[in-house]
Amino acid sequence: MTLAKADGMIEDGTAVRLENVSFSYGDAPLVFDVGFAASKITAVMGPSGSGKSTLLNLVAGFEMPRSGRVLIGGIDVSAQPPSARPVSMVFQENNLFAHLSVEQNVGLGRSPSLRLSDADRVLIAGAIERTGLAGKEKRLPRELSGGERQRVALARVLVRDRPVLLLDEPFASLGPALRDDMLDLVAGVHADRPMTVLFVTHQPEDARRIGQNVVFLDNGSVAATGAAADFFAGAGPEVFQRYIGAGPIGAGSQDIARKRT
Ligand SMILES: Nc1ncnc2c1ncn2[C@@H]1O[C@H](COP(=O)(O)OP(=O)(O)OP(=O)(O)O)[C@@H](O)[C@H]1O
Repeated sequence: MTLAKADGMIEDGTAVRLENVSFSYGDAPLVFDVGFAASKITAVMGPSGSGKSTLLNLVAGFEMPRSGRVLIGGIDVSAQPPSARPVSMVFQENNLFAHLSVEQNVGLGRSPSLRLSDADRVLIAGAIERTGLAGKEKRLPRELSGGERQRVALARVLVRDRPVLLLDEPFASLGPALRDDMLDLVAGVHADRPMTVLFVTHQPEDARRIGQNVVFLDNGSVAATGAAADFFAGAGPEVFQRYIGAGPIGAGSQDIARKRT
């Protein structure tokens, strides 16, 4: 089922660009100069501490660049607070309010005060059905499985209807079979509504399953970008092959841009 679009919402995905964005928590600076194609799912990969969550937080506005610009759909959002940015984010856990029911948690995507119109309620019911939660509307988060809680977070993304979706290892704590179900749900939702998705994962098979592009980070900057098919066909850069345990490889693909920063 395709959910009805709310008035005034952006129909298509929107490109995301970090233009020479520098950021630092302390000593070591992180510098990102990279684009994410509109309406595609890009897997953001890299070793622990390479800067994946920081990159997403810069796009969401939870962190502010020291220099450089964050552009969404060509518009400089660097000075905008998170609530003003056309972005939704799903974390590994703690996405839900513990004292609110499934339908209320989803409803927050329409109205932070839960003042909901009849049209909102129709959208919320549609999102709950689309994410396989029909019949569980009145449950509290503690009465759901880990996978169901992440489905609620995805349903809220659907009713928020922002063109950019940031997924920070959302299924990392789920078992492999359940993770595959959730990835298929993300892919299905994306087929209905092609948001620009930045998907942080440590799992190569997850990136391969739904990723169209890959952005690979190493040590606080972008080490390589390209089509997922090239990365997983063995044509990815050596640093990526080493990361996924595939060993050294020969000449790289023309389509993969190596960054020297
Ligand atoms: N709040 C913070 N205060 C200080 N340093 C931080 C903070 N958050 C992250 N860092 C540091 O910034 C760097 C990048 O961290 P980040 O969380 O973005 O990496 P990551 O690639 O998402 O790692 P992981 O895969 O382990 O989640 C790391 O060196 C980390 O220790």
